[in-house]
Amino acid sequence: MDRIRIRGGNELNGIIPISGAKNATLPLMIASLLTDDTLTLENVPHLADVENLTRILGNHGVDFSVAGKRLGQDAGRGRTIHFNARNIVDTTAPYELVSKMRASFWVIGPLLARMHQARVSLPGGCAIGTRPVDIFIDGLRALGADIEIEAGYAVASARGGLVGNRFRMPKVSVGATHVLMMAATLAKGETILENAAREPEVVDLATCLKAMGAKIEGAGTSTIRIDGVPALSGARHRVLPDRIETGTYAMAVAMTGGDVTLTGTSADLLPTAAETLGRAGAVLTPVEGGIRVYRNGGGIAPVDVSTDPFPGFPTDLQAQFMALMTMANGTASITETIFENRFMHVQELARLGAKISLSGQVAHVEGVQKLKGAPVMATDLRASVSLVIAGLAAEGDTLVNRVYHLDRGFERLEEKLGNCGAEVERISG
Ligand SMILES: CC(=O)N[C@H]1[C@@H](OP(=O)(O)OP(=O)(O)OC[C@H]2O[C@@H](n3ccc(=O)[nH]c3=O)[C@H](O)[C@@H]2O)O[C@H](CO)[C@@H](O)[C@@H]1O
Ligand SMILES: C=C(OP(=O)(O)O)C(=O)O
Repeated sequence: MDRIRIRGGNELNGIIPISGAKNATLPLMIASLLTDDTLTLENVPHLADVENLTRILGNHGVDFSVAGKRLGQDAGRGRTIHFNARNIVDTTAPYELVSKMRASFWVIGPLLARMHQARVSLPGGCAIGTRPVDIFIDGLRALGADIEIEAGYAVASARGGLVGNRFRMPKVSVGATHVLMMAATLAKGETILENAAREPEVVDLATCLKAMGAKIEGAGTSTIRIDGVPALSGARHRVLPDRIETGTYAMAVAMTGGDVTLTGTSADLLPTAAETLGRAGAVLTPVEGGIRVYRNGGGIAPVDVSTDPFPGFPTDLQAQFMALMTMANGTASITETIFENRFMHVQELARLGAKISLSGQVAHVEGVQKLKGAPVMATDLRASVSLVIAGLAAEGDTLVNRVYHLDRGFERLEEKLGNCGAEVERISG
C-alpha cells in the first residue's frame, strides 16, 4: 500500500495546473449510456475513480478509447476519451464494482431511460456517512419506474419508458439531481425538478446533455425543466476544472505561505470558499487563465464556517479548511451540515499537534503555533489531503498511510506540490 512522506516547512512557490473535475467527469462518463453515438470527453483526469467507472461502464458494454489507445495504456494528463455505448450488453451493475464508488449507482438513471431496465447494487455506506439513495428511488418512481430493493440491488423497470413529471427533492442532492436530469432527457414529456442541486458540476452535465440534443433549462438554479426527446446524439465536451482541487491548493498556499498560480481554473467556481480564504488571510486574484494565491502578509486568521450546498462552503473542502485553521491565531468553529460522519480527520490532525474538540456536528479548532510531523492515516479522500496540507506546514516528517483514498481524487499530487518547492515523496508498496 503506497504512503506519502512530507517533509514540512517549505513555502509553496510556482504554478499548479488544475485538472478536470472528478465530480463532473463521473456523471459525464455515465451520460455516455444515454446514446448509441460517441461521447468524447476532453480534460479527463487520471484518477482511480475514473478507472473504476470505466470498468463499470465496460461491464455494461461501453467501448472506450484514449487518444486512439485502449484505456489503461495511457497514464497521460488531461486526456481525451471517447465513449461509445452502442451495444449495451448488460443492465446489471454488480456489487463487486459498485461497492467501490458511490457514483457508480448513478448508472441507474441512464439505463432506465434508454434500456427501460436496470439492476444496480446499492452503493452502501461509506466513511463519511450513511448516504442513502431514497431520493433517487422516489424521483425515478415519480418518472414512472417500478423499483424494488432485492438482495441488495435496486431492480428497476419502466415498461414503455419513463414519463416526465414534477418532482421536489426533499433535500438538495447532487447525485439525485444528476440522475434525474439524465433520466428525464429521454422521458416522454416535461419533467420539473425542484430543490435541485446548483453545483457547477450539474451545470457542466447539463451543458453536455444539451450538446447531445437534450432540452434542459434552469441548470444552476433550484428548478430544472427538462423536455424529453426520443434519442440523444454524441457530442464533444470539455470537463470543467476541479473546484475542490483548486480550493485545496489555495488552502495549502494559505497554510505554508508563498505565491502560487493555479492555472486552468477560476475563483468563480468556489465563491464562498474564496471569500472565506480571503478572510483567513489569503489573497486570491484572478489572472489570465487562473488564480494567483498568496498570503496577505499577516498570519492565518480564524474564520467560522458551515458547509452548505453550492454556492455555500463545500463539504469537500471542510477537512482542508480545518487543517488551515489548526494554525490560526485564535479559535474557529467548523460546522458540517451535509454528512453526519465527516470529521474523521480530527483525530489524525491531533496526532500532528492540532487542538480540536468536537461537539456534535461542530468542531472547535484552537490554533496552535506549530504542528509536528507524525505518522497519520488517511480515512477518506478529502481527509487525506487535509493531512497533506497540515504536513506541509508541520516541523519534520509526516507519513500519510492509505493514500489510495487520495488517489481517488487528486491527480499527480506529489508532482504538483513538488514543482512548487514542497518535499513530498510517494513510497510505493
Ligand atoms: C461524485 C460526487 O459528485 N460526489 C459529491 C456529491 O456526492 P453525493 O451526490 O453522493 O451527495 P448528495 O448531494 O447526494 O448528498 C447530500 C446529502 O443528501 C443525503 N441524501 C442523498 C441522496 C439520497 O437519496 N438521500 C439522502 O438523504 C446525503 O446523505 C447527504 O447528507 O455531492 C456531495 C455534496 O456536495 C459531495 O461531498 C461529493 O463529493
Ligand atoms: C465524497 C466524495 O466523493 P464520493 O461522493 O465519490 O464519495 C468527494 O469527492 O469528496
